[in-house]
Amino acid sequence: MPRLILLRHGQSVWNRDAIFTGWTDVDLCDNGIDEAKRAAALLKDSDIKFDQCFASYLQRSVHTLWLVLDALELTWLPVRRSWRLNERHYGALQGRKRDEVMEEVGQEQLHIWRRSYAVRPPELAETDPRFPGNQAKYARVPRRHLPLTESLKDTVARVLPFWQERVEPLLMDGRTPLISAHGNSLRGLVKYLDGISDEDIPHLEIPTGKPLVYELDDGLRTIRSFYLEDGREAHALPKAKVAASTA
Ligand SMILES: O=C(O)[C@H](O)COP(=O)(O)O
Repeated sequence: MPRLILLRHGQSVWNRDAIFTGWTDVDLCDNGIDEAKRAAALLKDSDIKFDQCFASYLQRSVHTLWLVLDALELTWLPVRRSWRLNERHYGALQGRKRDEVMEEVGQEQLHIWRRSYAVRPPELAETDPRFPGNQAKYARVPRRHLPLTESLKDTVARVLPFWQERVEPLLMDGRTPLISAHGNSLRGLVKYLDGISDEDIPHLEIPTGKPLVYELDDGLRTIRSFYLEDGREAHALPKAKVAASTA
């Protein structure tokens, strides 16, 4: 049976400080390092043996993966990186404190920017250093793909080609990938894998540092998905908890 593991990076310094991050390349905080090590311990105890790894271009995803591979003595495994796994681009909100933005625009608008499916946060100017087109790391990515801002819908549209071109063939070949990525790029993938509607997706949160396992049928449709830690399904988080989430 095809299986895969999704892992949101451990808590970053800006997750901790409630600052909009997106494609800003912020590293893990101490708690995030501990979360990655706990994720590694859960993977070590599990019977699911992954044999191919993916990360985004952002160091919080790469470092989480390295901590896992190190703890499992699997540093020899191939790791492929894709900008398509990057966090949703948060446009002009990147680098701004969440509570300051809330004071300016109110809780409702903040929630729309954070969790609506199709609404984009305000976009950057192309001259802004936060635009990935001005950063060396994205020099080989065609400029038309580089965002000035993104909705979750935009994020899904750029994550799915990665899934179809790079992950599905591996799964069909009997491999078990681990994908280390981000809250919103993984929400997009889970939306696709679990067939979650545009109306329900705002209620889904993916916690930092918790391995999420998918078991698929031969047509790569989801049979079940669960967190290794407690067996909870990916989309079973109570709504009250979602509203209170600050990660
Ligand atoms: O990019 C960010 O700021 C975080 O990774 C996710 O933020 P969110 O929970 O506001 O989508």
